[in-house]
Amino acid sequence: MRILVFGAGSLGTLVGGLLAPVHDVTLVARDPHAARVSTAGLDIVGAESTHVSPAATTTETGHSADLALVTVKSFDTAAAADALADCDVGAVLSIQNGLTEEMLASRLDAPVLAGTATYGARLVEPGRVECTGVGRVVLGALDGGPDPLAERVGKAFRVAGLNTLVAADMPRRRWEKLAVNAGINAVTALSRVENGALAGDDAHDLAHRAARETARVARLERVSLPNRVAREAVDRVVEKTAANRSSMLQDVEAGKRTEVDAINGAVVDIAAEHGFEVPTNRTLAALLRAWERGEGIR
Ligand SMILES: NC(=O)C1=CN([C@@H]2O[C@H](COP(=O)(O)OP(=O)(O)OC[C@H]3O[C@@H](n4cnc5c(N)ncnc54)[C@H](OP(=O)(O)O)[C@@H]3O)[C@@H](O)[C@H]2O)C=CC1
Ligand SMILES: CC(C)(CO)C(=O)C(=O)O
Repeated sequence: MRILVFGAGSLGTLVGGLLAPVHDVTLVARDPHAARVSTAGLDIVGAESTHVSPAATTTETGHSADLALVTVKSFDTAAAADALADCDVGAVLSIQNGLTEEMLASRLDAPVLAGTATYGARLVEPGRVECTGVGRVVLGALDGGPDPLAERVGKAFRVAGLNTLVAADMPRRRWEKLAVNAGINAVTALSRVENGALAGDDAHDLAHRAARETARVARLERVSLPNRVAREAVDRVVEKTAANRSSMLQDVEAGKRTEVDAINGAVVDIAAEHGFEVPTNRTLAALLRAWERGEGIR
């Protein structure tokens, strides 16, 4: 399969690199990373370890591929979609955090698959990515149900050795992940603690409230996600990733823009479309945006 990885930073470089031994992979990345991969190849270190040689470029348009894998941060999704509109791609798959697939689908003619990733990735230096945890890619039809295209992409990922599940219930899975991110990411970023520190703390209750509100909005969107399931998902992730510093906490610590708009902000916006209030998500989003507007982003 010809796979174009659009936005090969940490996650895109890891997943693209793992696909490269079996598929024809091109990383669309920034220099000096793109130049380094083009000339010296890519080292994958950590929980996965190999040296591979995908193509890499900074050119964003004019590509032809069977699949475009979108791995830019959520706030760069519109720009990625505009660039992909000038490519010839058979299908698009996002494995970003936050609700981004709708934007891709509204701007692109190619079919858009929904995805989530729990692999951990960190771009250590140009040409070198660390796999900080072997997770799983879950993908499927954006509106749910069986999907031959998702099956083909899932098979291509599995053939390359990626732990991949093709799921017929992506709407519920996306909203469950959103509930987890709305709770854990925002609360850990604002309180500057690792995920495990939420267990049994008042902040845990705050994370639960954000997740419960998200589940309620999911149900308004006709996605079956009981409050209890969202709460338990938060507890499970807090326990399983206790030592993690959430991606939003890492962004805050690095003085980088966060993905608040596609996470808590998206919950607020979609709730508003239903005339529903989500005070916890609204408060968390307002605090994070205040940080971003103020001294936050360097
Ligand atoms: N890292 C991880 O372990 C995981 C990440 N995710 C999700 O995956 C997504 C990506 O995360 P992550 O990989 O960490 O983020 P990164 O910032 O490391 O990677 C995104 C990359 O895309 C680049 N980029 C943006 N626009 C373009 C463009 N037009 N052309 C070329 N390159 C571009 C960025 O460059 P620049 O910064 O210069 O704009 C950056 O290098 C996020 O939604 C995140 O939440 C999900 C699970 C795990
Ligand atoms: C699951 C979790 C909360 C793990 O840290 C995550 O997705 C993130 O940090 O973005």
